[in-house]
Amino acid sequence: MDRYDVVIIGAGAGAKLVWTSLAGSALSVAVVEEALVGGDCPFLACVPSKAMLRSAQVWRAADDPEWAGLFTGRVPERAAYEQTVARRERIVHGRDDTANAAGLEKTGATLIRGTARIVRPGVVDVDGTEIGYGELVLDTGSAPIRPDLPGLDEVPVWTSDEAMSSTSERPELVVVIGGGPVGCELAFLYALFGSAVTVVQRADRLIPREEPKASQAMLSLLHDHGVDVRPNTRVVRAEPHRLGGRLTTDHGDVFDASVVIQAAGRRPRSERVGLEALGVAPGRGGAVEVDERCRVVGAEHVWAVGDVTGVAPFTHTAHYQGRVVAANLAGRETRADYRAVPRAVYTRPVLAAVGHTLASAREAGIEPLTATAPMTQAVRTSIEGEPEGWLTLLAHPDTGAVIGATAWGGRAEEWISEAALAIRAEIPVEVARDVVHPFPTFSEVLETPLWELARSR
Ligand SMILES: Cc1cc2nc3c(=O)[nH]c(=O)nc-3n(C[C@H](O)[C@H](O)[C@H](O)COP(=O)(O)OP(=O)(O)OC[C@H]3O[C@@H](n4cnc5c(N)ncnc54)[C@H](O)[C@@H]3O)c2cc1C
Ligand SMILES: NC(=O)c1ccc[n+]([C@@H]2O[C@H](COP(=O)([O-])OP(=O)(O)OC[C@H]3O[C@@H](n4cnc5c(N)ncnc54)[C@H](O)[C@@H]3O)[C@@H](O)[C@H]2O)c1
Repeated sequence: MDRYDVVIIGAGAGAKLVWTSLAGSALSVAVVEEALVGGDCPFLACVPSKAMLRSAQVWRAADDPEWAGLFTGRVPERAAYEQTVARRERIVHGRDDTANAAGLEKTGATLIRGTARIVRPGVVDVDGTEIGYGELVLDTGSAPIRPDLPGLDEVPVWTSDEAMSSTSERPELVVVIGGGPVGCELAFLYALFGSAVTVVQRADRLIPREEPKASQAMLSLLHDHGVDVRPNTRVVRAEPHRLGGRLTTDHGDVFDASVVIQAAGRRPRSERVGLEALGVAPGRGGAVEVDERCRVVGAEHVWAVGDVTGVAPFTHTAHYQGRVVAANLAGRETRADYRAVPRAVYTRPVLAAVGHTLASAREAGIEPLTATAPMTQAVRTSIEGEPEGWLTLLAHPDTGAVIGATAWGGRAEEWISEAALAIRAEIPVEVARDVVHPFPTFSEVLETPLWELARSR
Protein backbone atom coordinates (compact mmCIF):
# COMPACT_ATOMS: atom_id res chain seq x y z
CA MET A 1 0.00 0.00 0.00
CA ASP A 2 1.37 3.43 -0.95
CA ARG A 3 1.54 5.81 1.98
CA TYR A 4 1.77 9.62 2.04
CA ASP A 5 2.37 12.04 4.87
CA VAL A 6 -0.62 14.06 3.65
CA VAL A 7 -3.57 12.86 1.56
CA ILE A 8 -6.05 15.46 0.34
CA ILE A 9 -9.50 14.39 -0.85
CA GLY A 10 -10.77 16.87 -3.44
CA ALA A 11 -8.58 19.19 -5.53
CA GLY A 12 -10.61 22.36 -5.05
CA ALA A 13 -9.75 25.89 -3.99
CA GLY A 14 -8.88 24.98 -0.40
CA ALA A 15 -6.78 21.98 -1.36
CA LYS A 16 -4.73 24.01 -3.82
CA LEU A 17 -3.49 26.27 -1.03
CA VAL A 18 -2.53 23.20 1.01
CA TRP A 19 -0.48 21.53 -1.72
CA THR A 20 1.14 24.75 -2.96
CA SER A 21 2.00 25.88 0.58
CA LEU A 22 3.57 22.48 1.34
CA ALA A 23 5.63 22.46 -1.88
CA GLY A 24 9.29 22.14 -1.01
CA SER A 25 8.57 20.80 2.49
CA ALA A 26 9.72 17.35 3.56
CA LEU A 27 6.11 16.08 3.51
CA SER A 28 4.91 13.73 0.75
CA VAL A 29 1.50 14.85 -0.53
CA ALA A 30 -1.13 13.01 -2.62
CA VAL A 31 -4.30 14.65 -3.93
CA VAL A 32 -7.32 12.55 -4.94
CA GLU A 33 -9.77 14.13 -7.39
CA GLU A 34 -12.78 12.50 -9.03
CA ALA A 35 -13.60 15.36 -11.43
CA LEU A 36 -11.70 18.56 -12.20
CA VAL A 37 -8.40 19.59 -10.65
CA GLY A 38 -9.21 23.09 -9.42
CA GLY A 39 -12.74 22.21 -8.29
CA ASP A 40 -15.83 24.26 -9.05
CA CYS A 41 -14.56 27.85 -8.86
CA PRO A 42 -12.42 28.11 -12.01
CA PHE A 43 -14.63 25.93 -14.21
CA LEU A 44 -18.26 26.05 -13.08
CA ALA A 45 -18.79 28.76 -10.48
CA CYS A 46 -16.96 32.03 -9.69
CA VAL A 47 -14.87 32.47 -12.81
CA PRO A 48 -17.40 31.65 -15.57
CA SER A 49 -20.18 33.56 -13.79
CA LYS A 50 -18.07 36.71 -13.40
CA ALA A 51 -16.82 36.37 -16.99
CA MET A 52 -20.38 36.16 -18.34
CA LEU A 53 -21.52 39.08 -16.18
CA ARG A 54 -18.65 41.19 -17.49
CA SER A 55 -19.45 40.42 -21.15
CA ALA A 56 -23.14 41.16 -20.60
CA GLN A 57 -22.37 44.52 -18.99
CA VAL A 58 -19.99 45.55 -21.76
CA TRP A 59 -22.63 44.66 -24.35
CA ARG A 60 -25.34 46.58 -22.49
CA ALA A 61 -23.18 49.72 -22.32
CA ALA A 62 -24.21 50.38 -25.91
CA ASP A 63 -27.77 51.19 -24.83
CA ASP A 64 -26.85 53.02 -21.63
CA PRO A 65 -27.47 56.76 -22.23
CA GLU A 66 -24.10 57.43 -20.56
CA TRP A 67 -22.19 55.53 -23.27
CA ALA A 68 -24.56 54.97 -26.19
CA GLY A 69 -23.09 57.87 -28.19
CA LEU A 70 -19.75 56.06 -28.34
CA PHE A 71 -21.26 53.05 -30.09
CA THR A 72 -22.65 52.67 -33.58
CA GLY A 73 -25.10 50.05 -32.35
CA ARG A 74 -24.87 46.66 -30.78
CA VAL A 75 -25.02 43.11 -32.05
CA PRO A 76 -28.33 41.29 -31.48
CA GLU A 77 -28.91 39.37 -28.24
CA ARG A 78 -28.30 36.01 -29.86
CA ALA A 79 -24.87 36.99 -31.18
CA ALA A 80 -23.98 38.70 -27.90
CA TYR A 81 -24.87 35.57 -25.95
CA GLU A 82 -22.88 33.37 -28.33
CA GLN A 83 -19.84 35.63 -27.97
CA THR A 84 -20.27 35.69 -24.21
CA VAL A 85 -20.31 31.90 -24.08
CA ALA A 86 -17.30 31.73 -26.40
CA ARG A 87 -15.33 34.14 -24.21
CA ARG A 88 -16.36 32.23 -21.07
CA GLU A 89 -15.18 28.97 -22.65
CA ARG A 90 -11.79 30.52 -23.45
CA ILE A 91 -11.43 31.78 -19.89
CA VAL A 92 -12.35 28.39 -18.35
CA HIS A 93 -10.23 26.50 -20.95
CA GLY A 94 -13.29 24.54 -22.03
CA ARG A 95 -13.24 22.92 -18.57
CA ASP A 96 -9.97 21.19 -19.40
CA ASP A 97 -7.94 20.82 -16.21
CA THR A 98 -4.71 19.61 -17.83
CA ALA A 99 -2.78 22.77 -16.90
CA ASN A 100 -4.00 22.61 -13.29
CA ALA A 101 -3.02 18.94 -13.04
CA ALA A 102 0.45 19.74 -14.42
CA GLY A 103 0.78 22.63 -11.97
CA LEU A 104 -0.12 20.34 -9.08
CA GLU A 105 2.46 17.72 -10.05
CA LYS A 106 5.10 20.41 -10.56
CA THR A 107 4.87 21.16 -6.82
CA GLY A 108 5.97 17.58 -6.14
CA ALA A 109 2.52 16.35 -5.07
CA THR A 110 1.05 13.18 -6.58
CA LEU A 111 -2.31 13.43 -8.36
CA ILE A 112 -4.56 10.38 -8.10
CA ARG A 113 -7.68 10.47 -10.29
CA GLY A 114 -10.65 8.72 -8.68
CA THR A 115 -13.19 8.79 -5.87
CA ALA A 116 -11.80 8.57 -2.35
CA ARG A 117 -13.51 7.11 0.67
CA ILE A 118 -12.12 6.67 4.17
CA VAL A 119 -12.19 2.96 5.08
CA ARG A 120 -10.48 3.06 8.49
CA PRO A 121 -8.30 5.50 10.41
CA GLY A 122 -5.15 6.04 8.36
CA VAL A 123 -6.47 4.50 5.14
CA VAL A 124 -8.57 5.72 2.20
CA ASP A 125 -9.82 3.67 -0.71
CA VAL A 126 -9.57 5.13 -4.20
CA ASP A 127 -11.68 3.08 -6.59
CA GLY A 128 -10.49 -0.20 -5.11
CA THR A 129 -6.89 0.74 -4.22
CA GLU A 130 -6.00 1.56 -0.64
CA ILE A 131 -3.58 4.35 0.22
CA GLY A 132 -2.33 5.27 3.64
CA TYR A 133 -2.16 8.74 5.19
CA GLY A 134 -0.43 10.36 8.10
CA GLU A 135 -2.69 13.42 7.91
CA LEU A 136 -5.92 13.62 5.90
CA VAL A 137 -7.40 16.85 4.50
CA LEU A 138 -11.01 16.93 3.29
CA ASP A 139 -11.84 19.45 0.57
CA THR A 140 -14.91 17.87 -0.99
CA GLY A 141 -16.85 21.11 -1.57
CA SER A 142 -20.63 21.41 -1.77
CA ALA A 143 -23.43 20.47 -4.14
CA PRO A 144 -26.64 22.31 -5.08
CA ILE A 145 -29.73 21.46 -3.03
CA ARG A 146 -32.54 20.18 -5.21
CA PRO A 147 -35.88 21.49 -3.97
CA ASP A 148 -38.27 18.71 -3.05
CA LEU A 149 -40.86 19.59 -5.64
CA PRO A 150 -43.34 17.27 -7.37
CA GLY A 151 -42.73 17.16 -11.11
CA LEU A 152 -39.31 18.84 -11.08
CA ASP A 153 -37.76 15.82 -12.80
CA GLU A 154 -40.10 16.31 -15.75
CA VAL A 155 -39.08 19.87 -16.67
CA PRO A 156 -35.78 21.31 -17.96
CA VAL A 157 -33.74 22.21 -14.86
CA TRP A 158 -30.29 23.75 -14.66
CA THR A 159 -28.13 24.08 -11.61
CA SER A 160 -25.50 26.81 -11.82
CA ASP A 161 -23.20 24.08 -13.22
CA GLU A 162 -25.34 23.73 -16.33
CA ALA A 163 -25.88 27.49 -16.59
CA MET A 164 -22.10 27.95 -16.51
CA SER A 165 -21.27 25.16 -18.96
CA SER A 166 -24.20 25.25 -21.35
CA THR A 167 -23.34 26.27 -24.87
CA SER A 168 -26.95 26.20 -25.99
CA GLU A 169 -28.93 29.28 -26.92
CA ARG A 170 -29.89 31.90 -24.37
CA PRO A 171 -33.01 30.67 -22.54
CA GLU A 172 -36.02 32.90 -23.29
CA LEU A 173 -38.05 32.26 -20.16
CA VAL A 174 -36.09 31.74 -16.97
CA VAL A 175 -37.54 30.92 -13.56
CA VAL A 176 -34.93 31.03 -10.81
CA ILE A 177 -35.77 29.16 -7.60
CA GLY A 178 -33.92 30.91 -4.80
CA GLY A 179 -32.91 34.50 -4.22
CA GLY A 180 -29.47 34.14 -2.62
CA PRO A 181 -26.17 35.20 -4.26
CA VAL A 182 -26.39 32.52 -6.99
CA GLY A 183 -30.04 33.31 -7.80
CA CYS A 184 -29.45 37.09 -7.91
CA GLU A 185 -26.32 36.88 -10.07
CA LEU A 186 -27.95 34.50 -12.58
CA ALA A 187 -31.22 36.45 -12.67
CA PHE A 188 -29.26 39.64 -13.38
CA LEU A 189 -27.17 37.90 -16.05
CA TYR A 190 -30.10 36.52 -18.03
CA ALA A 191 -32.07 39.76 -17.61
CA LEU A 192 -29.14 41.70 -19.12
CA PHE A 193 -29.43 39.44 -22.16
CA GLY A 194 -33.16 40.16 -22.46
CA SER A 195 -34.55 36.89 -21.10
CA ALA A 196 -37.86 37.13 -19.22
CA VAL A 197 -36.77 36.25 -15.68
CA THR A 198 -38.77 35.44 -12.55
CA VAL A 199 -37.18 34.83 -9.15
CA VAL A 200 -39.21 32.74 -6.70
CA GLN A 201 -37.78 33.33 -3.24
CA ARG A 202 -38.98 31.43 -0.18
CA ALA A 203 -37.65 34.02 2.27
CA ASP A 204 -39.31 37.40 2.66
CA ARG A 205 -36.44 39.17 0.88
CA LEU A 206 -33.52 38.59 -1.46
CA ILE A 207 -30.06 37.82 0.05
CA PRO A 208 -31.72 37.66 3.48
CA ARG A 209 -28.50 37.38 5.50
CA GLU A 210 -27.47 40.89 4.42
CA GLU A 211 -28.79 44.30 5.58
CA PRO A 212 -32.47 44.82 4.65
CA LYS A 213 -31.53 47.87 2.59
CA ALA A 214 -29.10 45.73 0.58
CA SER A 215 -31.99 43.36 -0.16
CA GLN A 216 -34.07 46.37 -1.15
CA ALA A 217 -31.33 47.69 -3.44
CA MET A 218 -31.01 44.27 -5.09
CA LEU A 219 -34.79 44.09 -5.53
CA SER A 220 -34.87 47.53 -7.19
CA LEU A 221 -31.95 46.65 -9.46
CA LEU A 222 -33.59 43.43 -10.62
CA HIS A 223 -36.95 45.21 -11.08
CA ASP A 224 -35.23 47.90 -13.15
CA HIS A 225 -33.97 45.13 -15.42
CA GLY A 226 -37.46 43.68 -15.78
CA VAL A 227 -37.08 40.76 -13.36
CA ASP A 228 -40.27 39.63 -11.62
CA VAL A 229 -39.24 38.90 -8.01
CA ARG A 230 -41.66 36.92 -5.83
CA PRO A 231 -40.58 36.93 -2.19
CA ASN A 232 -42.42 34.80 0.41
CA THR A 233 -43.24 32.35 -2.35
CA ARG A 234 -42.65 28.65 -2.95
CA VAL A 235 -43.07 26.64 -6.10
CA VAL A 236 -45.41 23.77 -5.19
CA ARG A 237 -45.69 21.93 -8.52
CA ALA A 238 -43.85 21.57 -11.82
CA GLU A 239 -45.21 20.00 -14.98
CA PRO A 240 -44.05 19.71 -18.57
CA HIS A 241 -45.26 22.38 -20.96
CA ARG A 242 -44.71 23.02 -24.66
CA LEU A 243 -42.30 25.85 -23.77
CA GLY A 244 -40.40 23.61 -21.35
CA GLY A 245 -42.01 23.62 -17.93
CA ARG A 246 -44.90 25.18 -16.06
CA LEU A 247 -44.54 26.04 -12.37
CA THR A 248 -47.31 26.74 -9.89
CA THR A 249 -46.65 28.65 -6.67
CA ASP A 250 -48.30 28.43 -3.27
CA HIS A 251 -50.09 31.70 -4.15
CA GLY A 252 -51.63 30.01 -7.18
CA ASP A 253 -49.54 31.93 -9.71
CA VAL A 254 -48.33 30.08 -12.79
CA PHE A 255 -45.00 30.67 -14.58
CA ASP A 256 -43.80 29.09 -17.79
CA ALA A 257 -40.10 28.45 -18.17
CA SER A 258 -37.85 27.34 -20.97
CA VAL A 259 -35.48 26.52 -18.14
CA VAL A 260 -35.80 26.41 -14.36
CA ILE A 261 -32.63 27.43 -12.55
CA GLN A 262 -32.21 25.77 -9.22
CA ALA A 263 -30.46 28.20 -6.85
CA ALA A 264 -31.96 27.12 -3.55
CA GLY A 265 -28.68 26.79 -1.69
CA ARG A 266 -25.84 24.28 -1.46
CA ARG A 267 -25.08 21.38 0.87
CA PRO A 268 -21.58 20.37 2.03
CA ARG A 269 -20.47 17.17 0.23
CA SER A 270 -19.81 15.06 3.31
CA GLU A 271 -21.97 12.00 2.83
CA ARG A 272 -19.88 9.91 0.40
CA VAL A 273 -16.48 10.37 2.00
CA GLY A 274 -16.75 7.64 4.66
CA LEU A 275 -16.65 9.81 7.78
CA GLU A 276 -18.49 7.06 9.65
CA ALA A 277 -15.29 4.98 9.45
CA LEU A 278 -13.77 7.59 11.78
CA GLY A 279 -16.80 7.71 14.05
CA VAL A 280 -17.60 11.24 12.86
CA ALA A 281 -21.11 12.36 11.90
CA PRO A 282 -21.61 15.58 9.90
CA GLY A 283 -23.52 18.31 11.68
CA ARG A 284 -26.85 19.82 10.69
CA GLY A 285 -26.97 20.63 7.01
CA GLY A 286 -24.09 18.21 6.30
CA ALA A 287 -21.21 20.45 7.42
CA VAL A 288 -18.09 18.80 8.83
CA GLU A 289 -17.36 20.60 12.07
CA VAL A 290 -13.83 21.94 12.43
CA ASP A 291 -12.01 23.64 15.29
CA GLU A 292 -10.04 26.90 15.06
CA ARG A 293 -7.10 25.09 13.43
CA CYS A 294 -9.44 23.41 10.90
CA ARG A 295 -9.08 19.99 12.54
CA VAL A 296 -12.20 17.85 12.17
CA VAL A 297 -13.86 17.68 15.57
CA GLY A 298 -13.92 14.10 16.90
CA ALA A 299 -11.19 12.70 14.63
CA GLU A 300 -7.40 12.43 14.92
CA HIS A 301 -5.14 13.64 12.09
CA VAL A 302 -8.06 14.79 9.93
CA TRP A 303 -8.52 18.37 8.69
CA ALA A 304 -11.14 20.04 6.50
CA VAL A 305 -11.23 23.18 4.35
CA GLY A 306 -13.71 24.95 2.09
CA ASP A 307 -17.44 24.55 1.61
CA VAL A 308 -17.52 21.14 3.32
CA THR A 309 -16.86 22.92 6.64
CA GLY A 310 -19.99 25.05 6.24
CA VAL A 311 -17.97 28.16 7.20
CA ALA A 312 -18.63 31.18 4.93
CA PRO A 313 -18.72 29.18 1.65
CA PHE A 314 -16.56 31.32 -0.62
CA THR A 315 -13.43 30.54 -2.56
CA HIS A 316 -11.46 33.02 -0.46
CA THR A 317 -12.52 31.20 2.75
CA ALA A 318 -11.31 27.92 1.23
CA HIS A 319 -7.99 29.58 0.33
CA TYR A 320 -7.61 30.95 3.85
CA GLN A 321 -8.43 27.63 5.52
CA GLY A 322 -6.00 25.91 3.14
CA ARG A 323 -3.21 28.22 4.32
CA VAL A 324 -4.18 27.63 7.97
CA VAL A 325 -4.08 23.84 7.53
CA ALA A 326 -0.77 23.93 5.63
CA ALA A 327 0.81 26.09 8.36
CA ASN A 328 -0.35 23.67 11.05
CA LEU A 329 0.87 20.65 9.05
CA ALA A 330 4.24 22.36 8.71
CA GLY A 331 4.39 22.65 12.49
CA ARG A 332 3.42 26.32 12.86
CA GLU A 333 0.36 26.35 15.14
CA THR A 334 -2.15 28.63 13.41
CA ARG A 335 -5.77 29.46 14.16
CA ALA A 336 -8.38 30.77 11.76
CA ASP A 337 -10.25 33.99 12.49
CA TYR A 338 -13.43 34.43 10.45
CA ARG A 339 -14.50 37.87 11.67
CA ALA A 340 -13.41 39.59 8.49
CA VAL A 341 -14.37 37.31 5.59
CA PRO A 342 -15.87 39.52 2.85
CA ARG A 343 -19.07 38.62 1.00
CA ALA A 344 -19.90 39.91 -2.47
CA VAL A 345 -22.64 39.59 -5.06
CA TYR A 346 -21.37 40.64 -8.47
CA THR A 347 -24.30 42.53 -9.90
CA ARG A 348 -23.75 46.14 -10.98
CA PRO A 349 -23.71 47.91 -8.55
CA VAL A 350 -21.95 45.24 -6.51
CA LEU A 351 -23.08 44.29 -3.03
CA ALA A 352 -20.07 43.81 -0.78
CA ALA A 353 -20.12 43.28 2.97
CA VAL A 354 -17.81 42.19 5.75
CA GLY A 355 -18.22 41.56 9.46
CA HIS A 356 -21.44 42.32 11.28
CA THR A 357 -24.75 43.50 9.92
CA LEU A 358 -26.85 45.52 12.36
CA ALA A 359 -28.93 42.40 13.07
CA SER A 360 -25.96 40.12 13.71
CA ALA A 361 -24.30 42.76 15.94
CA ARG A 362 -27.46 42.98 18.02
CA GLU A 363 -27.64 39.18 18.22
CA ALA A 364 -24.11 39.33 19.62
CA GLY A 365 -25.30 41.84 22.24
CA ILE A 366 -23.71 44.90 20.62
CA GLU A 367 -25.67 48.06 19.85
CA PRO A 368 -23.24 49.52 17.30
CA LEU A 369 -22.60 53.10 16.27
CA THR A 370 -23.51 53.45 12.59
CA ALA A 371 -22.73 55.91 9.82
CA THR A 372 -23.74 55.92 6.18
CA ALA A 373 -22.53 57.83 3.14
CA PRO A 374 -23.87 57.90 -0.41
CA MET A 375 -21.45 56.67 -3.08
CA THR A 376 -21.71 60.09 -4.75
CA GLN A 377 -19.34 61.41 -2.07
CA ALA A 378 -16.60 59.85 -4.17
CA VAL A 379 -16.09 61.97 -7.29
CA ARG A 380 -15.02 58.81 -9.09
CA THR A 381 -18.69 57.79 -9.28
CA SER A 382 -19.47 60.59 -11.75
CA ILE A 383 -16.27 59.90 -13.72
CA GLU A 384 -17.28 56.27 -14.08
CA GLY A 385 -21.00 56.99 -14.57
CA GLU A 386 -21.85 54.85 -11.54
CA PRO A 387 -23.51 57.20 -9.02
CA GLU A 388 -25.69 54.54 -7.35
CA GLY A 389 -25.21 53.20 -3.88
CA TRP A 390 -24.08 53.80 -0.35
CA LEU A 391 -21.76 52.53 2.34
CA THR A 392 -22.76 51.79 5.93
CA LEU A 393 -20.13 51.24 8.63
CA LEU A 394 -20.68 49.84 12.11
CA ALA A 395 -18.38 50.50 15.06
CA HIS A 396 -18.29 49.04 18.56
CA PRO A 397 -19.58 51.69 20.99
CA ASP A 398 -16.97 50.89 23.67
CA THR A 399 -13.79 50.09 21.77
CA GLY A 400 -14.51 52.21 18.72
CA ALA A 401 -13.34 49.33 16.52
CA VAL A 402 -14.91 48.89 13.10
CA ILE A 403 -17.07 45.73 13.30
CA GLY A 404 -19.06 45.74 10.07
CA ALA A 405 -19.42 47.25 6.61
CA THR A 406 -22.01 46.91 3.88
CA ALA A 407 -21.61 48.62 0.54
CA TRP A 408 -23.70 48.89 -2.58
CA GLY A 409 -21.62 50.59 -5.21
CA GLY A 410 -18.89 50.66 -7.81
CA ARG A 411 -15.94 48.28 -7.28
CA ALA A 412 -17.15 47.66 -3.71
CA GLU A 413 -15.74 44.12 -3.88
CA GLU A 414 -12.25 45.69 -4.10
CA TRP A 415 -12.27 48.45 -1.51
CA ILE A 416 -14.32 46.46 1.07
CA SER A 417 -10.95 44.84 1.91
CA GLU A 418 -9.98 48.03 3.73
CA ALA A 419 -12.94 47.52 6.07
CA ALA A 420 -11.95 43.84 6.35
CA LEU A 421 -8.49 44.86 7.55
CA ALA A 422 -9.96 47.34 10.04
CA ILE A 423 -12.28 44.65 11.42
CA ARG A 424 -9.63 41.94 11.65
CA ALA A 425 -7.07 44.26 13.23
CA GLU A 426 -9.73 45.85 15.50
CA ILE A 427 -8.65 49.28 14.31
CA PRO A 428 -10.48 52.06 16.18
CA VAL A 429 -12.29 54.57 13.99
CA GLU A 430 -9.98 57.30 15.32
CA VAL A 431 -7.10 55.54 13.54
CA ALA A 432 -9.00 54.22 10.52
CA ARG A 433 -10.14 57.76 9.68
CA ASP A 434 -6.51 58.79 9.19
CA VAL A 435 -6.11 56.52 6.17
CA VAL A 436 -5.76 58.81 3.16
CA HIS A 437 -7.19 57.51 -0.10
CA PRO A 438 -5.93 58.33 -3.56
CA PHE A 439 -8.11 60.79 -5.44
CA PRO A 440 -10.26 60.07 -7.39
CA THR A 441 -11.17 56.56 -6.21
CA PHE A 442 -14.34 54.86 -5.06
CA SER A 443 -12.56 54.05 -1.78
CA GLU A 444 -12.80 57.71 -0.70
CA VAL A 445 -16.39 56.94 0.29
CA LEU A 446 -14.96 55.33 3.45
CA GLU A 447 -13.72 58.66 4.80
CA THR A 448 -16.91 60.52 5.78
CA PRO A 449 -18.53 57.71 7.77
CA LEU A 450 -15.22 57.01 9.56
CA TRP A 451 -14.88 60.66 10.59
CA GLU A 452 -18.54 60.72 11.60
CA LEU A 453 -18.13 57.59 13.76
CA ALA A 454 -15.04 59.05 15.41
CA ARG A 455 -16.90 62.30 16.15
CA SER A 456 -19.85 60.43 17.67
CA ARG A 457 -17.71 58.76 20.35
C1 LIG B 1 -22.51 29.97 -9.46
C2 LIG B 1 -21.55 30.18 -8.33
C3 LIG B 1 -20.78 31.32 -8.29
C4 LIG B 1 -19.89 31.52 -7.25
N1 LIG B 1 -19.17 32.67 -7.24
C5 LIG B 1 -18.29 32.89 -6.26
C6 LIG B 1 -17.49 34.06 -6.25
O1 LIG B 1 -17.59 34.92 -7.13
N2 LIG B 1 -16.59 34.22 -5.26
C7 LIG B 1 -16.44 33.30 -4.27
O2 LIG B 1 -15.60 33.49 -3.39
N3 LIG B 1 -17.19 32.17 -4.23
C8 LIG B 1 -18.10 31.95 -5.22
N4 LIG B 1 -18.83 30.79 -5.22
C9 LIG B 1 -18.56 29.79 -4.17
C10 LIG B 1 -17.29 28.97 -4.54
O3 LIG B 1 -17.45 28.40 -5.82
C11 LIG B 1 -17.03 27.88 -3.52
O4 LIG B 1 -17.02 28.45 -2.22
C12 LIG B 1 -15.70 27.19 -3.78
O5 LIG B 1 -15.65 26.60 -5.05
C13 LIG B 1 -15.47 26.13 -2.72
O6 LIG B 1 -14.24 25.50 -2.93
P1 LIG B 1 -13.93 24.13 -2.21
O7 LIG B 1 -12.45 23.97 -2.23
O8 LIG B 1 -14.61 24.02 -0.92
O9 LIG B 1 -14.63 23.00 -3.12
P2 LIG B 1 -14.66 22.69 -4.68
O10 LIG B 1 -14.04 23.73 -5.49
O11 LIG B 1 -16.06 22.30 -5.00
O12 LIG B 1 -13.74 21.38 -4.78
C14 LIG B 1 -14.13 20.15 -4.24
C15 LIG B 1 -13.57 19.04 -5.10
O13 LIG B 1 -13.69 17.80 -4.42
C16 LIG B 1 -13.94 16.78 -5.37
N5 LIG B 1 -14.48 15.65 -4.62
C17 LIG B 1 -15.61 15.62 -3.85
N6 LIG B 1 -15.75 14.43 -3.26
C18 LIG B 1 -14.69 13.68 -3.66
C19 LIG B 1 -14.27 12.34 -3.37
N7 LIG B 1 -14.95 11.57 -2.53
N8 LIG B 1 -13.15 11.89 -3.97
C20 LIG B 1 -12.42 12.67 -4.83
N9 LIG B 1 -12.76 13.94 -5.12
C21 LIG B 1 -13.88 14.44 -4.54
C22 LIG B 1 -14.89 17.44 -6.35
O14 LIG B 1 -14.88 16.78 -7.59
C23 LIG B 1 -14.32 18.85 -6.43
O15 LIG B 1 -13.41 19.01 -7.49
C24 LIG B 1 -19.75 30.56 -6.23
C25 LIG B 1 -20.52 29.39 -6.26
C26 LIG B 1 -21.42 29.21 -7.29
C27 LIG B 1 -22.23 27.94 -7.31
N1 LIG C 1 -20.25 36.26 -5.30
C1 LIG C 1 -20.04 35.25 -4.48
O1 LIG C 1 -19.14 35.26 -3.67
C2 LIG C 1 -20.93 34.08 -4.58
C3 LIG C 1 -21.73 33.93 -5.68
C4 LIG C 1 -22.56 32.85 -5.71
C5 LIG C 1 -22.57 31.95 -4.65
N2 LIG C 1 -21.76 32.13 -3.61
C6 LIG C 1 -21.84 31.22 -2.44
O2 LIG C 1 -22.46 30.01 -2.78
C7 LIG C 1 -23.36 29.63 -1.74
C8 LIG C 1 -24.66 29.18 -2.34
O3 LIG C 1 -25.40 30.30 -2.83
P1 LIG C 1 -26.95 30.19 -3.07
O4 LIG C 1 -27.45 31.51 -3.52
O5 LIG C 1 -27.21 28.97 -3.90
O6 LIG C 1 -27.47 29.80 -1.62
P2 LIG C 1 -28.10 30.61 -0.39
O7 LIG C 1 -28.36 29.57 0.65
O8 LIG C 1 -27.31 31.77 -0.04
O9 LIG C 1 -29.50 31.15 -0.96
C9 LIG C 1 -30.53 30.30 -1.35
C10 LIG C 1 -31.84 31.05 -1.26
O10 LIG C 1 -32.84 30.20 -1.79
C11 LIG C 1 -34.02 30.32 -1.03
N3 LIG C 1 -34.71 29.03 -1.11
C12 LIG C 1 -34.32 27.86 -0.56
N4 LIG C 1 -35.20 26.88 -0.91
C13 LIG C 1 -36.15 27.45 -1.69
C14 LIG C 1 -37.29 26.97 -2.37
N5 LIG C 1 -37.64 25.68 -2.31
N6 LIG C 1 -38.02 27.84 -3.08
C15 LIG C 1 -37.66 29.16 -3.16
N7 LIG C 1 -36.58 29.67 -2.54
C16 LIG C 1 -35.83 28.83 -1.83
C17 LIG C 1 -33.59 30.68 0.37
O11 LIG C 1 -34.56 31.52 0.97
C18 LIG C 1 -32.25 31.41 0.16
O12 LIG C 1 -32.38 32.81 0.28
C19 LIG C 1 -23.58 30.83 -0.85
O13 LIG C 1 -23.23 30.51 0.46
C20 LIG C 1 -22.73 31.90 -1.41
O14 LIG C 1 -21.97 32.52 -0.42
C21 LIG C 1 -20.95 33.18 -3.54
